[in-house]
Amino acid sequence: MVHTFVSTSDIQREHTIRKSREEVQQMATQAVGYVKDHGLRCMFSAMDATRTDLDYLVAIYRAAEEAGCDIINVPDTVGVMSPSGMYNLISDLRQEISIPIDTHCHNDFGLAVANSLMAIEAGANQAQVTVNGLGERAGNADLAETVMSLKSIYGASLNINTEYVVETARMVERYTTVPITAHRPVVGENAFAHESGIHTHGVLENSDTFEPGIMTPEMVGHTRRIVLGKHAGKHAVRRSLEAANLNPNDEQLNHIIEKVKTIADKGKRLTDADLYAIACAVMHKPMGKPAIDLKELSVMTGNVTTPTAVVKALVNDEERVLSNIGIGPVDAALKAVTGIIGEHANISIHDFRIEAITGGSDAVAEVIVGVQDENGRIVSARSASADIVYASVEALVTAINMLLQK
Ligand SMILES: CC(C)C(=O)C(=O)O
Repeated sequence: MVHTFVSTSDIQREHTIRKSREEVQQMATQAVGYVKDHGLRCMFSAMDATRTDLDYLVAIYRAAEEAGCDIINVPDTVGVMSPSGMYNLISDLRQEISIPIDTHCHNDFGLAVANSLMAIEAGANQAQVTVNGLGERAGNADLAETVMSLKSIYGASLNINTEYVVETARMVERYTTVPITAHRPVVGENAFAHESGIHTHGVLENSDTFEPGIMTPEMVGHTRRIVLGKHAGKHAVRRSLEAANLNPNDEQLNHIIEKVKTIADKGKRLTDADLYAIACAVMHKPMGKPAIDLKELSVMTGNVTTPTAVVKALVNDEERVLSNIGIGPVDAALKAVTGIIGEHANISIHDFRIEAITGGSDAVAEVIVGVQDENGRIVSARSASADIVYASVEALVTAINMLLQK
């Protein structure tokens, strides 16, 4: 399909292309005619439609339809529509135009998804969306939010494998380096995370108590998480410890929770490894013998060298050495570690983040790694070091050891 467009609002016509309404209409029909003469499908957009005089907008869309256009697009170019305004506009256009209607909503006021949904309610046939809402300025209607609203709230049947929504968002995040905020709907890290006592208690009994229910983490390829933070409640802490075969009595549990809250109050993210270490200390329980005892790590990298890492470790008391290559030294080192665990190789890295704690080239990096086994059990651990590769490997080894002990 060829998508052709021209500015139709007075502000854009007069200050960008400097054409009269008549000239713009002629340009539109000529462009549509040209596309159709070449045997192609054609979409026509009146750019800045939502700030265009309604009678003129109807006239230009009608002219495009008469020129053979297959579908018209209604862009809210600067994101100024209200949801009810969008509903009314599309309803009006629906009366005048018989070909399908598409929308293109920008997010300047955070209304792009709401406006797209209202357009569809009013009779639009499709909506343009972008992965992670990326687009000019504040972006466009987000794919995950629009798709999941249509599917779960409106009950629409869509030809979309929604279980790849999170994976797609994360892939685009990696390629574009535009981070997804933690609280972003559907795909954000916290979209299915629960922290406060009341919420976690409810969710542990029945996840629908504090989740939409009509949209589950499984539907979008996400995972439900219980966060142990400053609002942590007894149920969540006890459940996490029980999963690691730690059964504190009530007094010990209160003590553990106190310590968890003290750490979280300082703004620290508590990993599973932190929790187990606290619990073992409070319960005077020795931490189990780790399955992996890292002995040596060496890494080679550079602009003419394929990043390579060699890891030597005792795995259940047996000495193993393994090297691997990666796209960078951290990647190579983590691959070498995950390779060295051999029979436990069904453990994969679920989450990896590096945070520089201090500034400067001698910054201490804090790394948090989450690992997952084939049963979906996830354990996270942290490490901090001035050597980013070492911190990554140490956090990974701790997380794997904890998971194996679980
Ligand atoms: C060309 C149209 C669809 C556009 O990108 C906009 O108006 O934002």
